[in-house]
Amino acid sequence: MEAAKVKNRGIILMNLGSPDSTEVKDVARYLNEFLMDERVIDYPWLFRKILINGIIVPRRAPKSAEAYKTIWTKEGSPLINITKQQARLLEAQMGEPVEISMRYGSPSPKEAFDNLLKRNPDITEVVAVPLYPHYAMSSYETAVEQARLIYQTNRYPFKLRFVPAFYNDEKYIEAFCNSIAPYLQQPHDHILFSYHGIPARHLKKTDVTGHCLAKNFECCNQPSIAHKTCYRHQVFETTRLVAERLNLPKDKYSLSFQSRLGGGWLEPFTDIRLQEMPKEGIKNLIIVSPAFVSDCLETLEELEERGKEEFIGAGGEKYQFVPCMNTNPTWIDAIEHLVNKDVK
Ligand SMILES: C=CC1=C(C)c2cc3[nH]c(cc4nc(cc5[nH]c(cc1n2)c(C)c5CCC(=O)O)C(CCC(=O)O)=C4C)c(C)c3C=C
Ligand SMILES: [Fe+2]
Ligand SMILES: [Fe+2]
Repeated sequence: MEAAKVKNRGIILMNLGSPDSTEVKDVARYLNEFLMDERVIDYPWLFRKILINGIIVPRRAPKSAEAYKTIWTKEGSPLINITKQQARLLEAQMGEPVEISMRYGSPSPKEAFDNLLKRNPDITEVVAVPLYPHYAMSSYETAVEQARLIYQTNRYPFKLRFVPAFYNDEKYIEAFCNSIAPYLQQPHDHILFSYHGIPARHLKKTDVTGHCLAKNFECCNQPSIAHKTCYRHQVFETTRLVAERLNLPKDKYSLSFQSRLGGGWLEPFTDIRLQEMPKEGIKNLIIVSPAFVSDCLETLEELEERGKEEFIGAGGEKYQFVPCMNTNPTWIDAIEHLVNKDVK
């Protein structure tokens, strides 16, 4: 049954953001804003500034710009355009105003709040949906804290509510399973669930029990209040729920972490596993990425393009990349469900 339209409510779809263009200067500005975020690179400010401005950005910006060129469309960044399309579809479906905001670059949360107010000056509640299924301080937390600060500083006249990380939500799992199921009809040896990596020490920082790393990740597999903010537990849980729903045999799938930047990140690493798998007899691989709900640089360039080269280069024969849920109708239904969840 469709939920009734809520009067005077606005919705914001929040995502990470992309550079304004693929020019090195725009990519450098974006990387600078991104990596100077203390929830992303969590070193003391001065050390971070020297490292980011002096070493990482000058070296990375030209390479990143080349990578962005391979995925850029005439409308610009795939991540931003897909988020816009999701917003349009959700708005048409729910009959409530939907805006988008990005953590880095534009549009900012302030632009999204202002646009909602312009469209309806009587707005009383805004529901913000961080489009991250899993809680990490470098994704969900930084997006929410930035938007909350902007909301408080500007004293907006409406209530603001954030949708929690939805890694185990039944509609998200259903939508994700629907999006990958057709690909699983093809013959395959194995399915790799590739999640964006994070530094392991970030788990410690978001762990309310203080036990996570000290006990060798024990909390991830045992009932714990730490799960609410434990990225590692949450990605295991998404994988388990998807495998259960699709009846995947235990030896037919595994999990890995991609996009590492520096040492001490969660393992196993996707790029290393892609090179090892053919030697273990896995020649025909399907790769899925449940941490991303919209295709972006990390899926289109890193998994679809580079991942294929790594796997085939190491002796693999067939590599099937599965696109993100993007504008799939069951995913739009799932966003509607997340917005209305817990609304009495
Ligand atoms: C899925 C959630 C994400 C987490 C967690 C995350 C952590 C994280 N990322 C970096 C560094 C980079 N990430 C980059 C791109 C990027 N990251 C995410 C999502 C998460 N990141 C997305 C959706 C994207 C794609 C953006 C796009 O425009 O398409 C980049 C930029 C590109 C590059 O140079 O590789 C960097 C840098 C760190 C350091 C980190 C955790 C500490
Ligand atoms: Fe990232
Ligand atoms: Fe954990």
